[in-house]
Amino acid sequence: MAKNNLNTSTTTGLDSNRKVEIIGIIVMSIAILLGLSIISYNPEDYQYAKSISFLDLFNPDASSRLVKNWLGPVGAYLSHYLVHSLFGYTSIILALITGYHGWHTFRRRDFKELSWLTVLSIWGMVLLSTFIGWLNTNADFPSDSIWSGSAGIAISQVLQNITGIGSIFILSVLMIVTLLMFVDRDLQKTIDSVKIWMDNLRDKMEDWRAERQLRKEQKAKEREERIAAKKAAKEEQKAEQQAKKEESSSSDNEEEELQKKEIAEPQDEKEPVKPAPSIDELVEKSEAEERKQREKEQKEVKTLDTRQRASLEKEEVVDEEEDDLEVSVYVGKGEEEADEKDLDKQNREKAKEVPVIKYKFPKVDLLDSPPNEGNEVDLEEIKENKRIILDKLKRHKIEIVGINAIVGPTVTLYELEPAPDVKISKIESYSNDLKMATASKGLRMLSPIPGKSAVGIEVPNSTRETVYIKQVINTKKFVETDFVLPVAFGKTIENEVFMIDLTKMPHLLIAGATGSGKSVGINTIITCLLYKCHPDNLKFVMIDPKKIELSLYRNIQNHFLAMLPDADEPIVTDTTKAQETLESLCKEMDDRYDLLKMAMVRDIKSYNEKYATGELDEELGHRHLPYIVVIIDELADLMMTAGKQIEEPIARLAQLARAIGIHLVVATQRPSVNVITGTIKANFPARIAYQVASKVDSRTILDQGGADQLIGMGDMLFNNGTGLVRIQNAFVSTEEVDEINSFIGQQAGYKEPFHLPIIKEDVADIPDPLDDIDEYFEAAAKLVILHQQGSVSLLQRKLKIGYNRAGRIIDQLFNAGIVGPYQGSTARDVLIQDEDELQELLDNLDEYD
Ligand SMILES: Nc1ncnc2c1ncn2[C@@H]1O[C@H](COP(=O)(O)OP(=O)(O)OP(=O)(O)O)[C@@H](O)[C@H]1O
Repeated sequence: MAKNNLNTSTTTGLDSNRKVEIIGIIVMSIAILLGLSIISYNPEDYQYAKSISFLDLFNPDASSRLVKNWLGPVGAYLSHYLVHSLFGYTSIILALITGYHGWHTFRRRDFKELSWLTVLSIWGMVLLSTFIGWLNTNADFPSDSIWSGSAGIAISQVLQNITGIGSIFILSVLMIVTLLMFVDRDLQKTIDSVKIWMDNLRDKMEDWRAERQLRKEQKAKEREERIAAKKAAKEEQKAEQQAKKEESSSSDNEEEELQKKEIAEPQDEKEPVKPAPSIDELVEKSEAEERKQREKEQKEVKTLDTRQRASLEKEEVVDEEEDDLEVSVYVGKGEEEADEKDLDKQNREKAKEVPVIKYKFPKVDLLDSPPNEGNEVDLEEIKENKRIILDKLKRHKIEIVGINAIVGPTVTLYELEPAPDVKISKIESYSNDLKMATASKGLRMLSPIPGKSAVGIEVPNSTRETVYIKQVINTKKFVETDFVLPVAFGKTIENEVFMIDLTKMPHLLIAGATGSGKSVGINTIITCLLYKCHPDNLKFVMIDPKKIELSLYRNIQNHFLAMLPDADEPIVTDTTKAQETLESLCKEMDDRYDLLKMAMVRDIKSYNEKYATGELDEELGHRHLPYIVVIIDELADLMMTAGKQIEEPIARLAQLARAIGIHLVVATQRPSVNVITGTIKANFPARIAYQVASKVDSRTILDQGGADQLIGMGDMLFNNGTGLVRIQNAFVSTEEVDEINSFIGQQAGYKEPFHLPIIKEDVADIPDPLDDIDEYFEAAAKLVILHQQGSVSLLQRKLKIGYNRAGRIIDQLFNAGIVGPYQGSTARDVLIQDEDELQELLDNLDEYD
């Protein structure tokens, strides 16, 4: 068996990719010939071609010489049928579409897109030839029928016989519709694009006009100021001369004081040189940073809370009867939209900065635009809810002195200001009563609203607004962010885009009942990251025991996925493999900490910056470290089958992986204590809850109730220890995810997915050393003997292979006794002196086998 494996390097033959490329070239050649025969069509050629006998082929004076078609008699036949008998010169479309098929085959692209284009092109060809046929028979334009072909004329005549003069109207409409479908394929999109373009133009004009006006005003102001300054200067000159004498005496005193102060101030001490930090120090530091970050965020939340009102547009004060309380209705202004092309442009520049692979970021227009009609504020509904709430409370003798309504995409928040003597907890005890009275699915109480002496009641809107992913991605906030791993979940009740940096969380725990919107939420997270991160900087590990949710991402395996080298599937679906993958991630984490320690830096960002400047030696194993986001969709399935073996690596990663760029996103539909254990919970400060079945479930995930009152379909609560935020999750459809994946997947990408390290506990666990041996094994052995150096980077450079594969080969060389054991930052010893000794060793191994 070992022999077989060793011999694989010598086997030759075309691999399937080459075959596909050859087929592509052949199809493109056929298309070119077809095109040439159509372009050089000559009506007389067919007669000459028909009269050619077999012997004429050998006769230099035969009539075949009279054929003018560039492809000779074959071209004459082809072009006669295509141009004369079928669709005239429009048949050139056939050649073009054949050529495009060839190009697609050659580039190994997905054919799904093409089938639509093919049908549309053939339809366009028939339509165009019919249209020309109509013009030819009715207006003698063009004068020659070969522009439409006999088929085009025949179809146009049939149409005329049926619909008379209406036929030209029908043909014209069909032509316009087909053309629009060609250009955009979506009429609404075309109209929207034109509208956006017009709006932009108008905005720009207005900006320009306003700027010009401003400049004019500024100039006038400056002129006035200059005149005033001149006058003032003259007066000052006079005053100065008088004041000079007094100033000189007082300035002497000041100087003396200053000198005294300088003497009293301590001198700066020189900073001592710091030693290299240990792993514990690194972890401690990153935890301290995390604490600081959280405190900062806490402060931000408070300031945000005081700012909220200012950013809300006052919609209307609802008129009431005289003795009744007025309700002020507020609607958030919404986030400032970015220009459609801003993100694409920014991404094009970003892609150019990473020349390792040619990569195009997904374009914004792959995402669906929201329908034009905005969410109308239903004042009647607000008035009715206000009446019910106030009536109910009045009956329980609770006096309210002020009420505001803030209308969000899913719910409206009623802020109630109770009279000074009313206990807030008293209002909370009537929440069930209010829920029944308003007949709402879920009613959430905030008592009090954080930072305010008011009680909040969130009542679901009778018509909710879907927040489309484009509405969060195509905003200035998202486009201009400098977050490393930005995730814009959706919109808050104030209509603001809620965005976090995953590196700061640093992990996410998600729970929600089935159908509450978790999968859409996970797709939102991945989509945001795909729109902002280059595949060189980000890899996903996807663990999906349910087997369907993440399967769409298979397409982007050579760009964005990380997996075990021996895994059959890029998406992990099996519990044993999931466990191995998590352990391998722990090893990657340890390796990364070693690299950080060697490089004397504190985190992955500084490490990659140092690596980019060339300060870190690849010989010592240094490499660019991409961020790794581990997605686990359904933790319950894993915990039920593997329990502790899954919990331990998750907890270890969650505790330590922050500084080295590994972040976990773990979701479950069963937020029970045996799935979300104390250990897991303690290490996931950032948590998301979608709708759950009970208050107990809500407490398990959020440490408080509230998630049981959510209303599903992406209605969620976010908590990272700074208080709850209610968000309407942005909706990304499966079709959008599919399109983004196909867009990325059809690009060439890397040769293989990013490989995670193989875990080997000790040598005794290692299977047969020559089992599943790498095809470069022998070449690698010769290289290390020649250089007398067992280093991974040597193999990487000389064999042009990735880090993980080179590491695997070095392990195999160790197992075969060719190189010595791992020695940290120095290369392994080589135990074989020359090639003869190597050959002997390999022969022995074969015999042993
Ligand atoms: N943000 C959203 N906006 C609008 N509708 C949504 C949103 N999220 C989810 N939905 C709707 O809810 C349905 C269920 O969502 P999803 O599949 O994400 O639920 P889930 O929690 O993952 O369920 P399961 O655990 O059974 O897979 C979706 O098909 C969609 O129609």
